[in-house]
Amino acid sequence: MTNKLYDTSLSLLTDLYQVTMAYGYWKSGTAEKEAVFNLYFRKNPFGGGFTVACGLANAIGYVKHFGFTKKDLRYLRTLTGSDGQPLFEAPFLDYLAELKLTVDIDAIPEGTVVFPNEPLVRVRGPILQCQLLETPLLNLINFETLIATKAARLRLVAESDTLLEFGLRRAQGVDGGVTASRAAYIGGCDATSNVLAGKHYDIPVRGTHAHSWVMSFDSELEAFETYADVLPNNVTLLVDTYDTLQGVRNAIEAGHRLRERGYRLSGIRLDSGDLAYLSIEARKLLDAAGFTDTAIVASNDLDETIINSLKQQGAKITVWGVGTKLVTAYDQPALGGVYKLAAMRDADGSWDYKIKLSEQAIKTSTPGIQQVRRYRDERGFLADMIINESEPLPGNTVTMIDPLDFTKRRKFGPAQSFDELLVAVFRAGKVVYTQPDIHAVRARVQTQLASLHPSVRRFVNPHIYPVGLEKDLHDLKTELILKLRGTRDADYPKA
Ligand SMILES: Nc1ncnc2c1ncn2[C@@H]1O[C@H](COP(=O)(O)OP(=O)(O)OP(=O)(O)O)[C@@H](O)[C@H]1O
Ligand SMILES: O=P(O)(O)OC[C@H]1O[C@H](OP(=O)(O)OP(=O)(O)O)[C@H](O)[C@@H]1O
Ligand SMILES: O=C(O)c1cccnc1
Repeated sequence: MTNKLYDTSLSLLTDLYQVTMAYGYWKSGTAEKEAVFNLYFRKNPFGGGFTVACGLANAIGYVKHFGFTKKDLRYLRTLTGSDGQPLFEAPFLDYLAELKLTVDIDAIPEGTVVFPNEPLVRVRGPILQCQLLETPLLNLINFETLIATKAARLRLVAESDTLLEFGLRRAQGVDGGVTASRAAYIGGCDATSNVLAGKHYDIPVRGTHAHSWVMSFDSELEAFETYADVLPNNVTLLVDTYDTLQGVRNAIEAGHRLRERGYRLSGIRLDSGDLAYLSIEARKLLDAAGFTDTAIVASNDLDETIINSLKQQGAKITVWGVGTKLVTAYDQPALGGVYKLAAMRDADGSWDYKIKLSEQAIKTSTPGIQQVRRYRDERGFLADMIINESEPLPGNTVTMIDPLDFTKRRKFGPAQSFDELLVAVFRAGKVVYTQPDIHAVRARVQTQLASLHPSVRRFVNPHIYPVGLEKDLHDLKTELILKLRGTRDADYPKA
C-alpha cells in the first residue's frame, strides 16, 4: 500500500547539506560511528490537544529502496564549490555507490495518537546513514501526520456523517495530492474523489458532478435527467448552478423518473449560499416529495469550524465534501517535526548523550535512546512517559517529571498497565515490521481517539495530555544542560 513513487531510489530527495555532512563524516573517518536520532514535533497542530501519527508506510518504502544509482552519482559528480572545483572526491562517490543501509529504525505505528516531544521515529546506526535519512523522513512523516490530524478533527465534528475528501485540485502538487488523500482517509475520511489515490492505496472513491455538466445543457432539468439516465446507480445532483431551491425541485423531478426505472436519487449537493438555510429548505422539499432517504451533500470551503457551526445551526447535511482546507492544512500548513541527535557511541562502548540547547526550555532536545511508555487504565490513556531504553530503570516504581516544571511529578507502580509505543521497523537495514492495511490503520485512529479524555479532544483550549520524562532521564538532561552551560552550581534544584 505504499506509493509507487517510492519504489525507485529517491536518495537525492534530501537537502544538499545532508550530503555534504555525509562527505564530512566519511572524510574525517567518523562515518561509521554509531548514532541515535529522534524525530519528534514540539506542538500539536491546529491549536489542538492531539496529533495522529502517519506516514510510516511511505517512510518504510523510502528506506527500503534507498541507494544511489549511477545517474544519481553522475549528478553529484557535477556539483562544485565556491572555487568551481568538485564538491565531492571520486572515492566518496564510490563509497555511496556501494552504500547499503544498515540502520535500526523503531517507530510509533501509524494511526496512533501522539503528543509533543515524543519520538515518532528513532534511527540508530552509522551516523552518515542516519544523517542521510533526516530530510526524507521529516518530509514523509510531517506531511501525512499533519493531514491525518486534520482529517481526525473533521471526523470528530462530522460524527457519524459521511466525510468525503475532494482536495486534489487544490493540493500542493501531484504527491501532495495523492499522499494527502491517503492521510485524509487514515484520519477518518470515508472516501476520496482522487482516483489515483484510490488505486494506489485501496481507498474508496466517490463523487458527484460539476457545474460544467449542468452548464453544458440548455436546461438544468435536462442535465439532471441525462445524468440520471447514463449513471442511474450514482446519482447525486449538484443543485446550485442557477437557483438552489429550483435546482432541488428539478432534482426531485429527475428523481421521480429514476424511481420509475427502479433506481434512487442518492443525493443532492449544495456548493454555495447559506448551507444551513438551504439544507433545511431542501430537506423539506425532498421529504414532502417522498425522497426521505436522499442525502444532502455540502461542499464549499468547509473545515471543522464551519461544519461544527452548521451542525449547531441545525443544517440537514449528512455528507460533507472537504477539499482545500483539508489537503493543504489551510490553517497550519506545516507540522514542525524535527530530527535531533540524541546519543553517540564512545570508543569504550558507552553512550555519549547529546542535547541541543535552546533559550526556550521547550526547544532543548532530550538525550537518550528513547522509548515511550503509555500508561492506561480501563477508561483510557493516562499519561506518556519517555524513558531512556539503554539505562536500567531505577526500580519497580518509576517517577515521571514534567519537563517544563520539575516540581510536577507522578509515580507509576508495577501494577500500572502500559504499552511501549515504538516498535521495531528495521533491523540492520532490513524491514522487520508488518505494516497493517490502510483500513486497519484508519480504524486504529478511531479507537485511539476514543481512549483520549474528551477534554484532550476538544478544540477550544484543550487539556494538555501529560507527557513527562522518567526521572533518571530528566536528571541526565538537566546535567547535560548544566555542563554545556558551564554551570557547576551544586545548589541547582536537582530533581
Ligand atoms: N450557515 C453558514 N454558517 C457558517 N458558514 C457558512 C454557512 N453557509 C455557508 N458557509 C460557509 O461560508 C463560506 C461562504 O463562501 P463564499 O463567500 O465563497 O460564498 P458562496 O456562497 O460560496 O458564494 P459563491 O456563489 O461566490 O460561490 C463558505 O466557506 C461556506 O462553507
Ligand atoms: O471547496 P473545497 O473544500 O475545496 O472542495 C472542493 C471544491 O471543488 C469544487 O469546486 P470548483 O469550483 O473547483 O468546481 P465545481 O464546478 O465542480 O464546483 C467543488 O464544488 C468544491 O466546492
Ligand atoms: O465529486 C465531487 O462532487 C467533487 C470532486 C472534486 C471536487 N469537488 C467536488
